[in-house]
Amino acid sequence: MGFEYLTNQIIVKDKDYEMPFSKGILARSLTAAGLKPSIAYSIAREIEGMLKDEGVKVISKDELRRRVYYYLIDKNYYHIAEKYLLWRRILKKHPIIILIGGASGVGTSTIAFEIASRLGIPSVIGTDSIREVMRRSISKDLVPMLYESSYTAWKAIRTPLPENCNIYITGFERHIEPVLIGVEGIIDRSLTEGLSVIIEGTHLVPGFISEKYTTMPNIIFIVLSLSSEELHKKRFSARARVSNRPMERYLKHFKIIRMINDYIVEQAKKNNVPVVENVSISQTVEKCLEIITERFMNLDDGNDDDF
Ligand SMILES: Nc1ncnc2c1ncn2[C@@H]1O[C@H](COP(=O)(O)OP(=O)(O)OP(=O)(O)O)[C@@H](O)[C@H]1O
Ligand SMILES: O=C(O)[C@@H](CO)OP(=O)(O)O
Repeated sequence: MGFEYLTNQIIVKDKDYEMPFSKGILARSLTAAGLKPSIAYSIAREIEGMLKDEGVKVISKDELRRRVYYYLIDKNYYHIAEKYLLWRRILKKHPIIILIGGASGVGTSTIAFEIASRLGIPSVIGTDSIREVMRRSISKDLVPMLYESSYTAWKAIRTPLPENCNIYITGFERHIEPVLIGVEGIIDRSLTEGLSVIIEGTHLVPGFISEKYTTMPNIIFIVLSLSSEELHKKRFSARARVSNRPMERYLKHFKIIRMINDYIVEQAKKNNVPVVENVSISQTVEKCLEIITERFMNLDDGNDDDF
């Protein structure tokens, strides 16, 4: 006995599962195609109403996609309709791995979760968590920088450095290297399982991740940055209100965090990684989705004629 006997909601059937029609899920795939959330939700509501008026009880996922596509065409959302289909085709065929780098407090985790929600990517992994795992497998004597934060790693350097090198950035580089071994392990696992994932955090620095990954068409790297020091400081106080990450610690090391921000941006430019200024969450997410869609347009062979 299917769901339809348990609920008066429309049932959406796929090959190996069925679920009640959700306006939220449909709205999310419409926002991934570039619609504003409010418009996406009202279209999802209209489509649900249309299906109910027709007395539809059960609809296949492919038929629903087809209906949504032609609804968008009827409303002259031609570009959105094409992007809507593009995402359906791509997400069905390729694991998408999105790397979101940026200095501490710039907003990588906030933006990563927003993008994951828009694209329906189930997994977001922070490099801070990967760092914790690496700390369990690499001793403090071996890599003392790993047991520091990105902005205090310089304190653990024990060897003399060349005259002109920046000790803060050298400490940061030595801090991220062991974490990136864990990051590459997560990427390999996601590729093997064929599962999309977003990895975010300050340890993702362009030029430090093996080319084997950064040249893969379904792996995309974006760096977030924040030019305004005032705004950056405010991010730490905003976060301190909802988490137990004390803002004092970040403000105390703020100059080094800013140096790291500038260094990551510089590395991004050297390695042709797009840099997105993260001032407004919605604009940042739109910009990131644009970059990601643009990139995956090339991935789409387009000859998949089913919906
Ligand atoms: N565009 C934005 N506008 C306003 N607030 C933002 C924006 N992006 C992030 N924030 C807020 O700034 C604070 C820091 O963001 P977040 O925790 O995502 O930073 P982060 O880069 O992941 O930092 P860390 O690497 O230290 O974990 C959070 O309170 C978040 O809600
Ligand atoms: O090391 C860092 O820059 C931050 C964010 O990754 O982590 P924490 O401040 O918690 O050590």
